[in-house]
Amino acid sequence: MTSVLPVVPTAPDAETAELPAIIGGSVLESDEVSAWFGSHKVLAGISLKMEAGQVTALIGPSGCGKSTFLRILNRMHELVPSASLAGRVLLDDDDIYEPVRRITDTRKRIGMVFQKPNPFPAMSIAENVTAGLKLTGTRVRGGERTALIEECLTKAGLWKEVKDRLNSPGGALSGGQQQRLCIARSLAVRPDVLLMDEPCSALDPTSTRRIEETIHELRREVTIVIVTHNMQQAARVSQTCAFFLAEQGTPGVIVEAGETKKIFSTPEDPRTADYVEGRFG
Ligand SMILES: Nc1ncnc2c1ncn2[C@@H]1O[C@H](COP(=O)(O)OP(=O)(O)OP(=O)(O)O)[C@@H](O)[C@H]1O
Repeated sequence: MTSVLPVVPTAPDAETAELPAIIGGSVLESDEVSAWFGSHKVLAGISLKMEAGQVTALIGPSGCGKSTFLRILNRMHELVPSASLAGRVLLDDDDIYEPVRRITDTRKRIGMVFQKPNPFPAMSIAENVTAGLKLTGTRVRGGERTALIEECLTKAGLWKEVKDRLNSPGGALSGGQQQRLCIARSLAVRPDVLLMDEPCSALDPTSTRRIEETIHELRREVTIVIVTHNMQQAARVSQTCAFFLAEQGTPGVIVEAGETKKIFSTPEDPRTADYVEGRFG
């Protein structure tokens, strides 16, 4: 197969742009993960290694279980009363589902950014950044708090736009700015992994481009896993890509995972080629 998806270059090239040499983040690995809602099995045997210093994109048609998988990765799946799962999720080799692990510790280490920006609208921009710290019981005061707010807003690519109005409500920002504020809020607890569930689907192209740049800048310090329906976005921002598929009422599986360049140029499975070339889904 020798198909090449036309890629519109907006974010810097994921492979070649200059990045800091030090790699942070953690390795996140799912081992034979299956998931159910009641008796409905929606994922079967998902094994995937999400490397530190990389962006891993989860792609696939609607309903194949990408969001469910993402929610399993930070223990949000178990919040649904009918939900159950099997398998292991390892964060730097420790199973986040072991009974001794506290859910708040997992959430602190594995942050999530959602499809729709969800800042606290009445809270100030500054308060939004530090809002997650309360949940994790972390205290920062005075100069340390000020420095943290600037650091996280800078990393999220929002500092310059909001530095003169940190006390304005978060709800007064544009959609794209709100999403970057949510990224800053996630970064404030210093996560090892950031999960992003279609973070640009509610945004215009300019805001999308800005978020993609932010993802690119963050990937050396936090492991990023992103669900996207946008093939060009997956090709632009990720180094690894996993193609999920649920065929004819069967649970979602990973058809193929590997280097993004290969998935988009010479995939092993014809179903992957059909999907990345837009022939279905
Ligand atoms: N809370 C829930 N209760 C019952 N079934 C659910 C629930 N959430 C998802 N499902 C089912 O699980 C399957 C996988 O859904 P999921 O949202 O993970 O897929 P997806 O690939 O992320 O889809 P999309 O791309 O449309 O967001 C679907 O059959 C869906 O109907």
